Amino acid sequence: MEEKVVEIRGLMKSFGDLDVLKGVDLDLFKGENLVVLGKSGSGKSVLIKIMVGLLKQDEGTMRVLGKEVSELKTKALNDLRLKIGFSFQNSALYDSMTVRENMEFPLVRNVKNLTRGEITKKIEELLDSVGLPQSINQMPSELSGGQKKRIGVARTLILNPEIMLYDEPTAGLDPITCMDINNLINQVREQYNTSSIVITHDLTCAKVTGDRQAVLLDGQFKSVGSFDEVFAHADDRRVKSFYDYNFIDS
Ligand SMILES: Nc1ncnc2c1ncn2[C@@H]1O[C@H](COP(=O)(O)OP(=O)(O)OP(=O)(O)O)[C@@H](O)[C@H]1O
Repeated sequence: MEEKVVEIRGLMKSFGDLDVLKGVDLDLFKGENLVVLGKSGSGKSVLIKIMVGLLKQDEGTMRVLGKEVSELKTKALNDLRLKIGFSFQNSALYDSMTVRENMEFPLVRNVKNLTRGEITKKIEELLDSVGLPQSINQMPSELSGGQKKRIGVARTLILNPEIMLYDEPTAGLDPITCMDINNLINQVREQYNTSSIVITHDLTCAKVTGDRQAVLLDGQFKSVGSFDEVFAHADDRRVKSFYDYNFIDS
């Protein structure tokens, strides 16, 4: 049987009267890219926050790399978080630091006993693999949006995460740069053997990167499968509207 790196069962989360997650079931298999789609406010971020222990579910289970997240104590939770690479929407580089310093930051903070030479080698390797070896001494302000995203991904990879979370990786980029980032997401999986969740509103990104698509509707994943399974024969009007109207539906 395929190994599951994330196993979510019957997950529920409400804020006061607002029921956001109403019995979520979802698996992330080792080595797969799973795309999560859902309109604004559907609960995608809440789900990710429960996955990394920033929020606790009301009911149900969230097992990540074999551990129930809500039961982990601080040290175990920190260890788990180091295995999850989070690539933020706005790439989250520190503007006052060079690319090298930005990349060193997570390493110096989390991995002791590395020599300067080892740190430099690792940074160079990763910049090479995201296609930006020449940018090591540049400031973020000198980089394009697409380049910043690439550096953000490289920085996330520096701690060898087992799971990558991409939050709207192509938001705000032109179509060609979007394709570049989509290809990078696929390349990262091949090269670093990661399992990934890609949260996106961009259906091209969903199609190109996703082995499976999962659509969050009314607090549950009602539609999970390949792109064609989910969209070509979508019976649910709301799933179909994602495709037809690019999410402009209420
Ligand atoms: N800490 C909180 N307290 C109260 N309500 C919250 C909290 N966190 C999220 N919510 C609510 O839960 C709902 C889901 O929010 P969430 O951020 O998960 O949406 P999303 O699907 O990620 O949206 P987007 O695509 O816009 O990022 C929203 O109605 C939001 O207001």
